[in-house]
Amino acid sequence: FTFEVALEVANKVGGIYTVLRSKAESTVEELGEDYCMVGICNERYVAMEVEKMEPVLPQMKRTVDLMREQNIKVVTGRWLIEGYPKVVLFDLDSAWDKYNSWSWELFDKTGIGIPDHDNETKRCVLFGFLTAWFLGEFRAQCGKKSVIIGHFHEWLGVGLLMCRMREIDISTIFTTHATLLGRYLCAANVDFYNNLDKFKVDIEAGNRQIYHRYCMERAATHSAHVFTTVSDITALEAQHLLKRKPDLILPNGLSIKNTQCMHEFQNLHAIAKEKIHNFVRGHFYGHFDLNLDKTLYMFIAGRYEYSNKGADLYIEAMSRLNHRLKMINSEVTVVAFLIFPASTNNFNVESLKGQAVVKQLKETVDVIKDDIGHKLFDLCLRGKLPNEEQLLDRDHVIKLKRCMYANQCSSLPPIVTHNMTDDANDPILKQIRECNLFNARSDRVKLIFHPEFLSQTSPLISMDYDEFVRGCHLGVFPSYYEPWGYTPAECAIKGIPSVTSNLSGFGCFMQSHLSDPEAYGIYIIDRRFKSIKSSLEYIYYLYHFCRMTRRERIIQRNRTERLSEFLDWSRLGMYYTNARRLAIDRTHPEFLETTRSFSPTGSVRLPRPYSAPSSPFGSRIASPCPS
Ligand SMILES: O=c1ccn([C@@H]2O[C@H](COP(=O)(O)OP(=O)(O)O[C@H]3O[C@H](CO)[C@@H](O)[C@H](O)[C@H]3O)[C@@H](O)[C@H]2O)c(=O)[nH]1
Repeated sequence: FTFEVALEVANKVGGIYTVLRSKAESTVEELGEDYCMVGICNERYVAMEVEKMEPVLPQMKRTVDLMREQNIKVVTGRWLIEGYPKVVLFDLDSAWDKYNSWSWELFDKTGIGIPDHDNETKRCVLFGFLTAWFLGEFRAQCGKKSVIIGHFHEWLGVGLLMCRMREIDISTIFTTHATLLGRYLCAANVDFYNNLDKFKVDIEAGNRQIYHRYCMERAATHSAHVFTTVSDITALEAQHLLKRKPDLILPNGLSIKNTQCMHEFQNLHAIAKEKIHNFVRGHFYGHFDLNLDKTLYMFIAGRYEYSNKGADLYIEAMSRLNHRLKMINSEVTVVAFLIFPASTNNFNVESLKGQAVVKQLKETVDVIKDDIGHKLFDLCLRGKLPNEEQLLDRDHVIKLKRCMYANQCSSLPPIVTHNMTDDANDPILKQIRECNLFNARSDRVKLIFHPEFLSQTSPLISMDYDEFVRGCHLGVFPSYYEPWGYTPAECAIKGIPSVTSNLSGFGCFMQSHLSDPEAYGIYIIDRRFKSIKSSLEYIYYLYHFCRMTRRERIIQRNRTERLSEFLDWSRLGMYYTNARRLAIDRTHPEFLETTRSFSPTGSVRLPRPYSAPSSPFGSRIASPCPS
């Protein structure tokens, strides 16, 4: 039996939710009814995403009943996603009365005390003890014959720790998706990668008042039979900060089946791009001098971690790109989006007004167009060829003028679409001011900061994130701290090229698996061994991208989309299979006797695509002087 344990089962918090959700189908295909996910009961999602039903397996039924007898609310059923996996979800609120004895047991067995003010960690303790209780009981119900695997994803791994402290016969795997201390240190702008081996971890954790959390994470790391993480770069970090080298790397995949549209993706790009055009027409009202046929959409998106996600490098590069495009009098306009949820007080009036004014103009033109069509038909029917006045009468002209006057705007098009709570101190807005990028007519790069995740119901960009990505030309993610980074991967499976960095797990993965990532539309910035100034050389790639013809971009998209299968769980799921096999190998070697020789997943390397130009495009852009 395999139990995958995480707070994000049927509970959307962040990236781990995407991992579990997209992986479910391939895992169920492999493990069938022996696979079950364990999480917490968040009513908001459970009501929509979980079909409640009683367990069929007698051991499971007895286990759940025993917990319910002790007043623990346990929801069992199936998660309504591809694969339809079994889930067991605990309501943490029903376990608070046991908190004191559990936190005492934790302290007694591990020496880790939980401060009273840290409610988040207290909830993790509850979840960990409920999981250990559940797995212990299930083990007892199963008898000696079965092998049980507990695969724990992050949040401090209390469940795993308690399974080991109570000596429950479970083969344990711990997967960390980032280290706690790593996130804290990077957010504090320290020179992280150059000092990885020098940090005094206990002191650093203590200074940040997360010592107890750090101890729990480190204890779980060392207690696990198999310790894994999502990328090489996080493996290195874990080795230094958690003091254990991961046994295996489990890269994150995506479910391609739902997103892949075979030859349709080029058409879908055109349809989604038209929707972005509509937004842009409204946003630049009164200043609409862009040639939409020569407009490129670039974007950066993610949780709002200004320097970790590389927003600083993105804005600086856009400012330099603007300068270069102006120098050559380029006809290309780049609209560069920044999508980071920040604290706001709703949409700003100018942005809403722009959309409304353009909508009004469009409706007026549509009415006049119909009117003219009727007149034209009528006159031609009578054998007369109409002149201009007969078609466009005074009434039409007045209506059009009224709309056009409303379309005037003296201020420059807004940079930010919402009213920011702290406009003056927002790091993105501060840097945009410093770079003097104000969406002036002469600017060839226009910036739009959308401080909220995209949603189909928004009055501004009425698209969900997936559709928006499809409509863009290039994703730019120059991250500094990124254990994996789903955003460039999500671009790739839609055929959208992207920029990533060698400090992101995805970037490193691509570097080691593709002979020529650029040919596949993955540009990897060196942020690890180069200074910021040198890293900014990726501006040459952006510049080159702006000079590509439409045909070249279409060919590029075809090549990028070929990476889809490479990122699918049907391929990457084998890394998880290997982790399970290694866990069994270490705890119940007799169980795997037929396949004793455990071999880690062999590395596959994709050659250059045949359609890639023979003169290496990478060497051109990497060199500042044309050779
Ligand atoms: O408008 C938007 C913009 C983004 N997204 C999503 O936001 C997610 C952001 O992904 P990522 O940057 O990978 O997520 P994090 O929350 O930072 O997740 C952590 O965990 C992930 C899973 O291991 C790793 O990929 C990350 O590097 C790590 O920081 C993506 O899936 C996007 O689809 C939206 O849903 N709506």
